[in-house]
Amino acid sequence: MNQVKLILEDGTSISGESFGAFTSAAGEVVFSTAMTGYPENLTDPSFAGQILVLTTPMVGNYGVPGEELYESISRIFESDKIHIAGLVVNYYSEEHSHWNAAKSLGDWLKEYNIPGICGVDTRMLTKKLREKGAMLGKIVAETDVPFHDPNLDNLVAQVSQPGVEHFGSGQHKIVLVDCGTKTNIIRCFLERDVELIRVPWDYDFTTLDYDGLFLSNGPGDPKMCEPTIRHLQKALAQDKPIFGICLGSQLMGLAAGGDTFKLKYGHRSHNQPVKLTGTQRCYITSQNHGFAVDTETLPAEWQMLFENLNDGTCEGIKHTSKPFFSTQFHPEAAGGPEDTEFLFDDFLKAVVEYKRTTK
Ligand SMILES: NC(=O)CC[C@H](N)C(=O)O
Repeated sequence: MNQVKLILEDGTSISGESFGAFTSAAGEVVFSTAMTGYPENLTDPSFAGQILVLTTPMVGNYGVPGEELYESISRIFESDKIHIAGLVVNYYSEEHSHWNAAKSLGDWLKEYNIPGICGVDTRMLTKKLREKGAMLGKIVAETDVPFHDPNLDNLVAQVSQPGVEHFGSGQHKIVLVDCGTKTNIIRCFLERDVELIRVPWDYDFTTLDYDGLFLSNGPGDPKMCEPTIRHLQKALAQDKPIFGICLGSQLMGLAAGGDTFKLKYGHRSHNQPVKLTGTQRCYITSQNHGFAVDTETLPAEWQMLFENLNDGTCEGIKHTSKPFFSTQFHPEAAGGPEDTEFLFDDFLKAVVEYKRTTK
C-alpha cells in the first residue's frame, strides 16, 4: 500500500496507508461514531466537502452493495454518488462478506476518485477534534493541496438536482425543496400516499399548487441558502403544513427570524438522545450536522420541539399555532434507528387536516 498523510490545520500530521484513490484532497475534518452505515453516509449529500473520520475500529468488512433502482432513485444509496471529500479509518478491511456486497469499499472510493487513509488512531484523532473543534484538513498523497473551508462555498447549489421531478401518484401533493436530499426521505414519502414534486433549492415553489411543503437536509452553512429562506418566508405567511429535516430545520429557524450557529464539532452518530419538549420521552436518533438553530433567538410564536440530551442544543422547532415543525435529526434514518419515522405520519396528518379545513 502507498503511504499518505492526514494533515490538520493545527499542524498535526498523521501517516497512514492509502486505500481508495491515491490522490490528495482537502476539506473540513469531522467525525462520526456510528458503527455501521458507510454506504449511506458516504452518499449523503450533507457530507459534501467533508473528510470523514470513523471511530468504529474496522471499516469495509461488509463491502458495498450493488445499485438497484426504486422509481427513478436509488433503492440502496442516499444519492447517486459519493459526496465525502476523503475517508479516515483505523483498520480498513479490503476483504468483505455480506449477502448484497458487490465490491470493496476501496474499489468504490476509487470509482469516484476519493482518497481513504487507514492505520490511523481515529479515537485519538476524535479526542483532538472534540477538544479543538472540527478543523480543516487534507489527505496528502504525492502532491500537496491547500487547505479549503467548504463552509465558504455554496455546497447546496452544487448538490441540489436541477429541474422539477415528480415521484409517486398519491393523494397528497408535497413539494420537496431539494437542498441535497437523501433518497430515503423520498422513499419515506412514497410509502405514504404522496405525490412528491422535487424542486431545486432556489426554485420559487410558492407559485406551485401543493398541500404540504418539505425542506430537505443538505451540506454546509444554512445561511448560504438565501433564496430558499426568502421563498420559505412567503410560505410561513400562509397556513399549509411545513416539515423540515436537518438543513431544512435550520432554514425554517432562519426564515422565522431566528439565528443559527456552528457547533464546536457537530453531532454525527446513530445514538443521539433527544427529548420531546413537554414530555420526559427520549428518542434515539441518527444525526449528521455541524450547525444548529439558536433557540434563544426564535420569535415568541416558535419553540424548541426536541432538545439534545447530550448538550442541550436545539433538535427541532415548531410553530405554536400553525402546522410548521422540523427536526435537526434524521427521522428517515438510513443509516441508524427508525424510531422517529412516525414524524412523516404526523406531517401527513397535518396535511389531511389542512385539506379538510380549507377545501
Ligand atoms: N444533514 C444535514 O442536513 C446537515 C445540515 C448542515 N449542513 C449542518 O451541518 O448542520
